[in-house]
Amino acid sequence: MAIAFDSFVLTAATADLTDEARARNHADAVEFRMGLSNADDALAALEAYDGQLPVLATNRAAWEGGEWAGDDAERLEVLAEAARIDGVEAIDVELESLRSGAADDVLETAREQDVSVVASTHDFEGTPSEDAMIERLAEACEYADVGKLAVTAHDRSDSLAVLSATHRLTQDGETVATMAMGEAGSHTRAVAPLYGSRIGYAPVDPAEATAPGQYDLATLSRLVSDLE
Ligand SMILES: O=C1C[C@@](O)(C(=O)O)C[C@@H](O)[C@@H]1O
Repeated sequence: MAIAFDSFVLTAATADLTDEARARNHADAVEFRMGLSNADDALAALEAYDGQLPVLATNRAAWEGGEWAGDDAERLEVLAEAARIDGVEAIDVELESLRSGAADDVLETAREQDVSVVASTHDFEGTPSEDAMIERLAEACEYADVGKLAVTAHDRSDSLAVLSATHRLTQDGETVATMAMGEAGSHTRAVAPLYGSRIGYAPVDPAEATAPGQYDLATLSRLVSDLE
């Protein structure tokens, strides 16, 4: 089964799948950050998973701000293994890995297993121009079911540019997920769904945030439903 992403998917981001029980009431899916444990433990946790929420598996490379500092081919093989496990209904693949062809096998496995693919890209320094963001997201959408971009906002104009890029792509019929990291961008996490963003990430426990500026799950759930 694949997560459809045809409407907003509130995703509890965690390195511990047992969080699902606490996330269930608020979230639509769980993002399992595999790289936070070792690969064998992460795959074993997925095999043992018997929660209700579908899993989006992410094995983020260190070069994209993640935890996996080892061999990149191995990282993608582990992700392909994850895509074969029941309960995993989406995987996150870095746009750079899709671009270079390194993720071709993972992509093929995802298609065979009917698992959705989120092509993701981050900017940990700042917010590119609106046109540059649109270009990057449109490229991500060519490879995957969802094109995702997380940038770093330093001020309100950055946040506005992210929302505008989201709106324009959504109007064009693309499926995107966007958010601005950092304090100046926090509100985009609540507002971006109104402009078409299909994924929001939040930790169950505020102390376990997977990115700067995230709201905790209960808060984001409340904000999104109050605004819709
Ligand atoms: O790529 C993303 C987006 C994110 O960085 C965020 O800003 O919410 C959180 C990560 O867990 C996820 O993999």
